[in-house]
Amino acid sequence: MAQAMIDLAHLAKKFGDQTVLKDINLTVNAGEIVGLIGPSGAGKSTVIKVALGMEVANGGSAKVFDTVMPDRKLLGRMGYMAQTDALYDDLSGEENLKFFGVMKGIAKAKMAAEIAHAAGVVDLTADLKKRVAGYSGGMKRRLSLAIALLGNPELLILDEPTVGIDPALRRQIWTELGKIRDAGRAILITTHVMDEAELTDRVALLLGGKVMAFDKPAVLKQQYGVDTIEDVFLKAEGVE
Ligand SMILES: Nc1ncnc2c1ncn2[C@@H]1O[C@H](COP(=O)(O)OP(=O)(O)OP(=O)(O)O)[C@@H](O)[C@H]1O
Repeated sequence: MAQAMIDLAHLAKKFGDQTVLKDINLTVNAGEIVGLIGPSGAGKSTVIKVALGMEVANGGSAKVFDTVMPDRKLLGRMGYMAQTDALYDDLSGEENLKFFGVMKGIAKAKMAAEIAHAAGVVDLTADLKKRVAGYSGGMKRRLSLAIALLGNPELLILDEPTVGIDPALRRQIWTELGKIRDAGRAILITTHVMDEAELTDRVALLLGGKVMAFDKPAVLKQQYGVDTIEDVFLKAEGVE
């Protein structure tokens, strides 16, 4: 049996009167990339925040590494990239990486190599000495992703990591995500880019507070009788 890094069962979440998640069942196993797609406002970020223990569920259970969340001790084993960048504008890119590297407990002797690798993946090596205040939106996304990659976490949770990133670099990032998967680590990723959903091992379609469909992209396309994940999405939404 594959080892479940994330196991969400019958998860429910309300904000006031608004029920955002009704019954979410989702697993992410070691050695796989799981994509989470759904219309804007469907609750993708909420699923992630409940999994991380940043929001408390109203029902069901969220386990990460077989442990009920929230559990702060586990955070060091995960790399999280939020939808909004949480960076220190007055520091340089390198100083931000160093700060978060120390927070993650990366040993001093390994720090420079870790920073160099993460910066290389997101093509920020030449800009590391610049203050983040002068970064473009895409550069900030790239720096946030580099921070999530620091320390080779067993589990990466990435909320729209490639927004504002151009196609060549996006491809480079996906190559790196593939390597991480092949090394037996796990990735949960949300995206609006349907081409990216095609690159995942399994894709979950979030609609009406539930996971409407969850399978390999090829299987979903066959089930819905369409050629692309975009068409699966449109058909499930009832647009077609
Ligand atoms: N802290 C909060 N308080 C109140 N409502 C919230 C809160 N967080 C999210 N919501 C609401 O929950 C719903 C789902 O939001 P969420 O950000 O999870 O959606 P999403 O699928 O990630 O959207 P997008 O693709 O646009 O990022 C939205 O209607 C949003 O307004």
